[in-house]
Parts: sequence; structure tokens; C-alpha cells
Amino acid sequence: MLRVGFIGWRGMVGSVLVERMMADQDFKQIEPVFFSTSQVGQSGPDVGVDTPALKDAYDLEALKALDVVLTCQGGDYTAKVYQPLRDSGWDGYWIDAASTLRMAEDAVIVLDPVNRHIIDEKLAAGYKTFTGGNCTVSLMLMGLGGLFEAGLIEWMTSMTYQAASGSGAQNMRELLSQMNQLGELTRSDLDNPSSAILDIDRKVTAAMRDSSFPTEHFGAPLGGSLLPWIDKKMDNGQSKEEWKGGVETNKILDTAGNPIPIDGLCVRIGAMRSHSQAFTIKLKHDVPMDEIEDRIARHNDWVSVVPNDKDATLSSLTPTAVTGTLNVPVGRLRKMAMGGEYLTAFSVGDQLLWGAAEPLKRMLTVLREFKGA
Ligand SMILES: NC(=O)C1=CN([C@@H]2O[C@H](COP(=O)(O)OP(=O)(O)OC[C@H]3O[C@@H](n4cnc5c(N)ncnc54)[C@H](OP(=O)(O)O)[C@@H]3O)[C@@H](O)[C@H]2O)C=CC1
Ligand SMILES: N[C@@H](CC(=O)OP(=O)(O)O)C(=O)O
Repeated sequence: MLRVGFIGWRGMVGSVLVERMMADQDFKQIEPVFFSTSQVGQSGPDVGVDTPALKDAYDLEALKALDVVLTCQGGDYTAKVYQPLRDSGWDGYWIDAASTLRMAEDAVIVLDPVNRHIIDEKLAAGYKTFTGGNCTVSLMLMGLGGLFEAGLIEWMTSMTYQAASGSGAQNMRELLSQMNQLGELTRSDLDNPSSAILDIDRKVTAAMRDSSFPTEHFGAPLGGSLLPWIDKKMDNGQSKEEWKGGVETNKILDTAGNPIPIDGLCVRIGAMRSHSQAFTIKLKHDVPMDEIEDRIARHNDWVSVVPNDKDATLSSLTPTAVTGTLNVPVGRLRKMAMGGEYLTAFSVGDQLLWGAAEPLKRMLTVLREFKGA
């Protein structure tokens, strides 16, 4: 059995990972050891098998005793521990949710329904570092994998509508506080059917612009508004989230000498934990709609095609419908006014499941199979 150390299991991504591993009884197939940066010595989570007390996540000696480190603790932890652990001679497998190592030459970005053949090749070649992809990238590829697999995409734009959870637990709380504050402020007006909507709107706008409005984590009001910038600025004017869309997709697909241009705008909206994306896709040629739908739907077990009508869209293609599930619906599929080679699509996915925890959970299974453990 592989001895697997879990770091970051208490956080939002880590908790979703533990839940999913429990649901599939994965902990029975490994020897789990739980670590913490703040609760050393306390009991670990109840995962249905005996585990030792929480070990210190910074203790290199304890980490060196592992076959696999699986971390959802975040980039700062990876930056602090990964290299010293490797330098100490540890030759185990490192599986990571953070972006820190993704673009390193000796790291593989894992999304096995899309790039299992590459993961297998790299394992056989002795690669030991595996990272999950950026959430919008993984969710986009789960949705449009069939078109990429068939080599139909010449270029693509992705305009995102990203949930608060992508910024972390505190940001989800802040979004709710903002919505709550606006709800409280307008409660009596809403109870009065004759109150004037423009007066209510003035009140809401004034509250959102007031310095007392809770914006500590997002830096600006999100509830009732949106934020068209995610992560740092790159030298070319892209945000780092937008940059990841191009570089990570091409790395996952291993398009090395012939990258597919992918770019767009990433926007934070007031959804809780499911990211949505609108795509403009330039196809290499005019492919019939039934072939497009068929290729998308057949690519993996979680993607589905939503008919391009209002009822189906509003019932199945929203964060509300998708959150908490592994489903990745793709809809609004139609050719655009620019011509038969231009396709538009919209998809939604839970950014803590396929966007973060699920590819890591599955990498552990792939690794067990590879090691025969
Ligand atoms: N959020 C996301 O959408 C995505 C995140 N990631 C990556 O995963 C990393 C972790 O993200 P996320 O899970 O959101 O981070 P969290 O902030 O939820 O958790 C990170 C760590 O904070 C510590 N912690 C302190 N107080 C608490 C508390 N009250 N409840 C739970 N944990 C607490 C825990 O470490 P300890 O037990 O050691 O104290 C925990 O492992 C990110 O930095 C990023 O690199 C990747 C893809 C998507
Ligand atoms: N940046 C993503 C979440 C995230 O953690 O991404 P990454 O794993 O690439 O750092 C979002 O805000 O929705």
C-alpha cells in the first residue's frame, strides 16, 4: 500500500477531496497520514481507517517517510517545502492543487479524462510531480474535450463568470455578507409593494459605494456587481488567470510545437462555487452541429449537451443546477453570425470538484494502478 501524506485536508479544496475519497472508499486502498501546519498532535479526520495523530507539515523527516505527498495547502506551502524535500533526497510522488509547480518542466498537469495518455507516458518516464490545473482550464477541457481530441479547434476565446469560492472560503463569506447587508437595507422597502424601485436602487448603490461596505477580501463590492479582474497583471496586459487559460491548456494537451491560441477575459461574479464560461470557437472547418454535439457528449462520463432552448438552459446550465455535482453541462451551442466555422458554447462546472479536488483524487488512483499498489 502507498503511504500517502495529506496536507491541506482541512481547507475547502482538501475537505472536498476527503469527501470524494470517502465516497469511493479510497482511503481503504492506501495508508493515509494527515499533516497540519497548525494542529500538530491533534486527531486527524475520521476516514474509516486508523490514522496517526496529525504530523507537522513542515517536518521534512516525517514527509520523507511518505511514498506520496498530496497537498491542497496552497502555493506558499509548496514554495516552502517542495524543493527542500526534493533536495533532501526524497524521491516520492508529489501531487499538488497549487499553481506553483504547474509550468515547471518536470511537472505534469493532470486531468485524466483528457490527458491520461500523457500521464501514463510521464509516469513511465519517471516523472514524480503532478499538479491539478487551474479550475477554469480543467472545467473548459472537461466540457470541450471532444472538440480538442478531434483536432477541430483553430483558436478559442473563453469569457469566464467565476464563483467566489475560487478566491477562498473567506471570500465566499464576504459575498454572503455583502448580499445580506443589501437584503437587510431593503427589507422594509421590499415588504411594501408600492415602494419605488429607483429609490431602492439608489439606496443599494449608495451602500455599495460606502466605505463601510464589507470588501476586505475582494477589494470591491461583488454582490450586486462583478469584478472583471482575477489574479495579478502580466506584462502583456492579461490577468494571470487569463494567461493560465492559454499556457495550461496547451501544456495539458501537449501541443508543444503547435499551440492553440486561447485567450479571453476572466470575471468574478456573485456565484458561490461553480464557474461558468462562454466560448467563441473558431473551428478548422465547418463541422455539422450534430457531429459537434456528438463529439462533446461522448468525450467523457461527466459532460452532457444541453439543448439550445430556454427551458433546458435555465434548468440545467446554471451554477445552481451544477454545484455539488461532477456534471459538466455544455449548452448554448450554435453557429455564429460570422459563419459556419464559428461556434459559440457555454459551460458550467463545480470549481471545487473537477476544478480542484477530483483530478487529484483520480491521480492517486492512476498512481496506485501504475505502482500495482
Ligand atoms: N479555492 C480554489 O478554488 C482552488 C484552490 N486551489 C489551491 O488549493 C489551495 C487551498 O485552497 P483552499 O482549500 O481554498 O484554502 P483554505 O484557506 O480553505 O485552507 C487552507 C488551509 O488553511 C488552514 N486553516 C486555517 N484555519 C482554517 C479553518 N477554519 N478551516 C479550514 N482550514 C483552516 C488549514 O491548514 P492547517 O490544517 O494546516 O491549519 C487549511 O488546509 C489554494 O491556495 C490553491 O493553491 C486550487 C484550485 C482551486
Ligand atoms: N484563481 C482561481 C482559483 C485558483 O485557485 O486557481 P489556481 O489553482 O490556478 O491558483 C479562481 O479564482 O477561481
